[in-house]
Amino acid sequence: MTLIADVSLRRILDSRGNGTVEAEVTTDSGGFGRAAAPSGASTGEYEAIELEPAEAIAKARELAVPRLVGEVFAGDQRGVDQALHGADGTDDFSKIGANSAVAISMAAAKAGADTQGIPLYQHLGGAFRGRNFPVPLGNVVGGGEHAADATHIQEFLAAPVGAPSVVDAVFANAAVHQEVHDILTGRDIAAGKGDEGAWAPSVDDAEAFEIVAEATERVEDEFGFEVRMGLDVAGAELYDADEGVYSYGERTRDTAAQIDYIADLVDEYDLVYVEDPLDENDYEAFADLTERVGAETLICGDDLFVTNTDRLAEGIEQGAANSILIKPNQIGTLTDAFDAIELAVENGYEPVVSHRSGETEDATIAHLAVATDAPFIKTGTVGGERTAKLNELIRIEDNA
Ligand SMILES: O=C(O)[C@@H](CO)OP(=O)(O)O
Ligand SMILES: [Mg+2]
Repeated sequence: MTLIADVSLRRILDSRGNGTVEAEVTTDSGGFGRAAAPSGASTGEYEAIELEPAEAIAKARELAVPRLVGEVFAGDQRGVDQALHGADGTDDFSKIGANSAVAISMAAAKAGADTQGIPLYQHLGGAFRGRNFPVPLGNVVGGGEHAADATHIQEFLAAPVGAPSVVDAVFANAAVHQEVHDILTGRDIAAGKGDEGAWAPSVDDAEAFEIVAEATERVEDEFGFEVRMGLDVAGAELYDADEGVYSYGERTRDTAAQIDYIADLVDEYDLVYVEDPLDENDYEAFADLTERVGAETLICGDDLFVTNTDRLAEGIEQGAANSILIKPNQIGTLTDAFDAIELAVENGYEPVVSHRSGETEDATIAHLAVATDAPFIKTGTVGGERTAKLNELIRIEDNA
């Protein structure tokens, strides 16, 4: 094994034009890895802490780099991530920043793969991984925190569950995105794009359902395989804790009505995936909804679980959700993300690997999804920072 010889950090641009942290790890034998931290807009209350990039970099240089250089083997991912936790000393990375931590963790993994001359997914997942591929969930219409004056539900997702290959699935999602635009144009509705490249028309949620349902049906007919629909409701952003209601503009729903509403949507639109339908503090409501529709669809916890094994364990205990969103930057290291996936799988929860609304060209999550055999990956549909991951999946499938 080869020791980490150097760690360098710099501030680069993310897709929203904000600064983020990029890390480079070099090993004694000349192995190299580079990775960058993404950033959320609809962040969960319990996520690890992202610091201002300059501060995160300064703190990581002072506290973490000396614990890594000449000390830890690049291929020893648990060793790297333990060093990051040791350097930080808090349980939410508030000292060195989860943005520095995750960039270093992912760059070290890439350097570890490079020293062995193997793809990252194989380094992370082992020799037997790389045969199964995740279904990409593609954001085609959206609003919420990702676009002003658009839908209340944050993401309407295309889910090409019947696709025979990743490349077919990726192109099906792009086709749904284009069909949505055609339908909008046909209805004389102008639309820009939100932070993740989804169309952000000024329509109500009911019309968005109609449009996306029509677009997925057209693509199903054209491509000849099943394309379903999913949602990220981002319920915590709609929830008003003082009033105890979910606000959809003028219209509000209390928790019981919200559960009924989501259960009806699952039936009406045959939803294959529903993320964060309820508030991030309401395990009980998640459990009620899972009891009602969990046999038909995935109820996924994003802000609910924040890739955190303690929060997931609580969910398992209560029967809340049957799926967990995995975002390495919510928890700070690849080790923590892997532990969350393992706990999920042991307990029958499906792991769904995900991008953030603020992204870079970094494609680590494509490898993470293949390495862990995740059934789904949520990583957008169009836009360079989204296609970076989608095209990487195509390359992995092609053994390129
Ligand atoms: O809510 C989400 O799932 C994500 C990504 O789609 O958004 P953000 O990165 O803004 O939290
Ligand atoms: Mg979400």
